[in-house]
Amino acid sequence: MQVVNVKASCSYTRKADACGRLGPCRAVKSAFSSARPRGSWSITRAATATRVVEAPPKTSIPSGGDPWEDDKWTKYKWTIYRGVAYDLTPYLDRHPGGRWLLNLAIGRDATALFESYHLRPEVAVAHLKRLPVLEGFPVEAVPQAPRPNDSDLYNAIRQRVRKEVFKGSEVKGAHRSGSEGAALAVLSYAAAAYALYTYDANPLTGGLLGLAGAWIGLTIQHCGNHGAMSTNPIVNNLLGLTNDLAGGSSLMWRYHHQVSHHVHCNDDAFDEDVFSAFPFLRFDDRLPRYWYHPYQHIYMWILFPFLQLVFQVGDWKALLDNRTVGATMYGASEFERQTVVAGKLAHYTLLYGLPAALHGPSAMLAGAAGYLFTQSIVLATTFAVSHNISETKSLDAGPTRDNLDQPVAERDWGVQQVLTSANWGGDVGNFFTGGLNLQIEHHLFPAISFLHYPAISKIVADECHKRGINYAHYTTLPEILSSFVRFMADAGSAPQKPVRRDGEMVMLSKL
Ligand code: HEM
Repeated sequence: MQVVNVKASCSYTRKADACGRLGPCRAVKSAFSSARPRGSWSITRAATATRVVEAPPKTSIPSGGDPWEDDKWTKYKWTIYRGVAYDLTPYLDRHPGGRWLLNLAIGRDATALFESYHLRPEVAVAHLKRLPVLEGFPVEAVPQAPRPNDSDLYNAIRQRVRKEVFKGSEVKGAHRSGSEGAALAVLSYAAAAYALYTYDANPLTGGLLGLAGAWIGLTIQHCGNHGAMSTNPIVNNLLGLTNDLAGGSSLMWRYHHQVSHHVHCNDDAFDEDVFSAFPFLRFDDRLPRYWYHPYQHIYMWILFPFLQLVFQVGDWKALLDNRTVGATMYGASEFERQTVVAGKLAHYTLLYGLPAALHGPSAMLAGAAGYLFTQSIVLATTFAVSHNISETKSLDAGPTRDNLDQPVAERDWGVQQVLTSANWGGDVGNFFTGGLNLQIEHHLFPAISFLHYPAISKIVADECHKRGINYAHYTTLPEILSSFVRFMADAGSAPQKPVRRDGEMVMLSKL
């Protein structure tokens, strides 16, 4: 293994994007060709000496022009599927999954989104092939997304899911049906908790409302924004917008969660869940280690209750920058951007304004604190356990590390989703977490209603078993929680490891 010495430029990282722009800054460019998200750290190849790279060996603007800057291309709503650029303009208002989901494909290689969202890919491909192809488009300037349909594992699982679980009824949208009752339960509980909160704002009623906020976050907004809660895209969109009422932003969430996290699960360069908490928390031993990280498994419990407040800052910043930490929002419409502002105002009015007017500022603050802390801690822990245990982010050499060490375009995407996710519990956990306890199935089929995950999990486990692929399943939440705490302790203490980029081993370093 050769270790070489490079210090990359921050100008490059300012424009790079998960599955989007390659960041072809004309002044100074990086020496590695994988796109990197904007973050607070840069790449330093583990070095005996360090040098600044000024030559742009692999990222120069191709002769076809700059797809994100040149009028020739920006006049189109372009996307790339398997090396071919298409103009989505004529399809925007005709997409059966809704325009708001199709927007995610604009300005990037959308192959992974496309192949992981359509249970009948042959139908979606037939529609795609009827769209205008952009001849002469500089496809090589756009980072290649993973290609789920190249995964033997994924194809085998999907085929069996269609045959054994849906038995052809996916034609009628059966895969997006079934969770209406769960949506009603969540909304009813949220309405009752809010009535109680406005009647008497205190830490207890705030905490009960916080549970509603977390349940919305895990279930109806999550599945709605994935297009999985209903056969009607408008219903999905509306359920997705409950994210805004609960204190998040459905628009930011779609880019952060769907474009960055889902497509690139646990990739240190593209999955913003890996690095967005850095330097406070070190979720990966490929990030630099600071003196306080060995204690992170203790102090993280003091940080987690503030997660919701961190969302507030992040959402406003993303709106101003037109990008989340890991993904640029090339396709976000003006209307979608306006819903962010409207949603924030509605949330602030409901959580702070109305109770302050009814009961005074002190009661409001006590109640709101109960809400924020409860919602944050439930969300932080349920999210974190799914991808941060030794099986899903191994600190030592092994299949997970081998998979992630491969270039994005060459990785087996199906295997990556299985190896980097972990399950816990059964049907009860499934109901209360909107299927997020069956994280492996959720990552393989984000657009399938979560009530089908228990049936799908049997097929996934079987196919993994046949191929000798590890399928991580914990019986209970406390079990996976303690594994998560152990992982955080280990990741906080582990020496920094280099990552592989273009065949070379490189170290990430703070700017
Ligand atoms: C890029 C071009 C795209 C085309 C041509 C396209 C086409 C289609 C078609 C034909 C369907 C109906 C499928 C069926 O009846 O089986 C559909 C459904 C759907 N699409 Fe797309 N789609 C595109 C991109 C996307 C993207 C980027 C997403 C998500 C981020 C997405 C999410 C969905 C969802 C959730 C459904 C409903 C689920 C389903 O029917 O399987 N689509 N799309």
